[in-house]
Amino acid sequence: MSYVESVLADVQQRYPEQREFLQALETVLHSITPVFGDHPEYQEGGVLERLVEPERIIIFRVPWVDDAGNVQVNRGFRVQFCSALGPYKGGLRFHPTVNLSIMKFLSFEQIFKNSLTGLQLGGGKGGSDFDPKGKTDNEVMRFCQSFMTELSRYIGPQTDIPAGDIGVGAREIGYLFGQYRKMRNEFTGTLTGKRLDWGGSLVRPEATGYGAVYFAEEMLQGAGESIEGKACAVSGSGNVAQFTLQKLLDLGAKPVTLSDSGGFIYDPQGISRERLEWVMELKNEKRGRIKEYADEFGVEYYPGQRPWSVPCDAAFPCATQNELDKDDAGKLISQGCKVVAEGANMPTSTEAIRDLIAAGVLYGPGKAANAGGVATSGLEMSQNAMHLSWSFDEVDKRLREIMRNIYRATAEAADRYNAPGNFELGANIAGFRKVADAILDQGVI
Ligand SMILES: NC(=O)C1=CN([C@@H]2O[C@H](COP(=O)(O)OP(=O)(O)OC[C@H]3O[C@@H](n4cnc5c(N)ncnc54)[C@H](OP(=O)(O)O)[C@@H]3O)[C@@H](O)[C@H]2O)C=CC1
Ligand SMILES: O=C(O)CCC(=O)C(=O)O
Repeated sequence: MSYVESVLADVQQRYPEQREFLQALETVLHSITPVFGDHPEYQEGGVLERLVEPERIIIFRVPWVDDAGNVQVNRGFRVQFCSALGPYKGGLRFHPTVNLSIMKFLSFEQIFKNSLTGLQLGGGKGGSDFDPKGKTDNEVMRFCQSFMTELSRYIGPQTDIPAGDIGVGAREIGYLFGQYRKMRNEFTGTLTGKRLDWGGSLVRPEATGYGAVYFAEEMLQGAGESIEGKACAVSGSGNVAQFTLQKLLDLGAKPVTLSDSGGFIYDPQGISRERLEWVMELKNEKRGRIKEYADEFGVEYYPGQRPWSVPCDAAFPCATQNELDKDDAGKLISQGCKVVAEGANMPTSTEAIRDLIAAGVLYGPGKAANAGGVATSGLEMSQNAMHLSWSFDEVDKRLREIMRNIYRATAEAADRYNAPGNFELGANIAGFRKVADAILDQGVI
């Protein structure tokens, strides 16, 4: 058994129930296996054994009172996985499916994603099994306050800087920031994704979606093509999906689908800017369902289905993990889909990734393609530390540059390890090398 296989087997034996974490771990370890041939010092220094175990996991009770006066209790998490490259950084997810396995997979992925950004950011992630859907603003506020009362003990501008993820947008970040400020009596950049007036950065709301399209454009340009004129299937209809659509429209592409957990809509003429604005109001203010788009604009709604069966040249999974499986990959390949860029974290199953790459589809893994969000959070932290704000164009220019650098680092690592065009392998290796070197440099701690 090789070194990598023995570390993997040990984790599998210790945490057999952590399905999503093991899925993420297996993918990364499989990709980085060739690196250990060139770098025996990683094995000698026990880098992998240290990297697969989080530095710290905090699990806590979150009691709150609903509008009817009943006491509710949820579970809160923060997985502080690795701080070798900087303070822990990663979002908070509020969704009923949240559990330790999902927190660990997201936090583990964040280590390599943050490394790829080139910024000084460690990897962390957190959240709760609280479901904001159907809750009033006051209920969400009371939940956020209780969550932050406990979390505030473990975070800080030099320690751990949370942000948003599924179910955590500007409203939740506001309530979390307010409570952090009160508990710690400090106004610092300890959360990112803040509103502009109180410390946020221009482009942070747009950054993950814009970055995913920039990354897709880089992959296409590398193959002598462009996103312009391409029909694009997009899943989700939240933050990442909305701004993926906006950038696709800016670059002359034709987005044709959106989805939520109820199903997807297909608008074969292309979702226009006006219709996208309507979706933003539906989702961000009225908190409605995507089915209402079909009712409003007279297009087809497919309940309980995912959008990968429609004719498309490009696919942007922007909802959640494991939302694109082997069958879906087969459909995309048979329609001639050229590029899959992941706005979401681990949306594509392991078998589907294998099939896409084998079929020559340009596959941009989330840790590279959706790194624009956390990178712009890093830019928000820089602006907070300097007590100034950059213009929209300045931040967007930096985001564009960071995405280009991630593409280059990823493509170069893939070439170097004899797998040209395999951006999955390239992203895992390029992300891992920096973290591994930092772990060795800093001694056994
Ligand atoms: N926000 C960010 O900056 C970043 C986000 N990501 C990733 O992007 C993805 C989307 O996040 P974001 O847009 O912020 O979250 P939002 O909460 O804004 O939107 C999530 C969207 O995904 C859908 N969704 C969630 N869970 C499921 C499910 N189990 N099945 C089908 N659809 C589902 C939601 O539908 P419904 O409303 O019905 O639940 C909603 O349309 C996540 O994977 C996240 O980790 C990655 C990098 C940064
Ligand atoms: O902006 C951030 O810090 C976190 C973004 C995030 O959670 C992610 O990249 O998955």
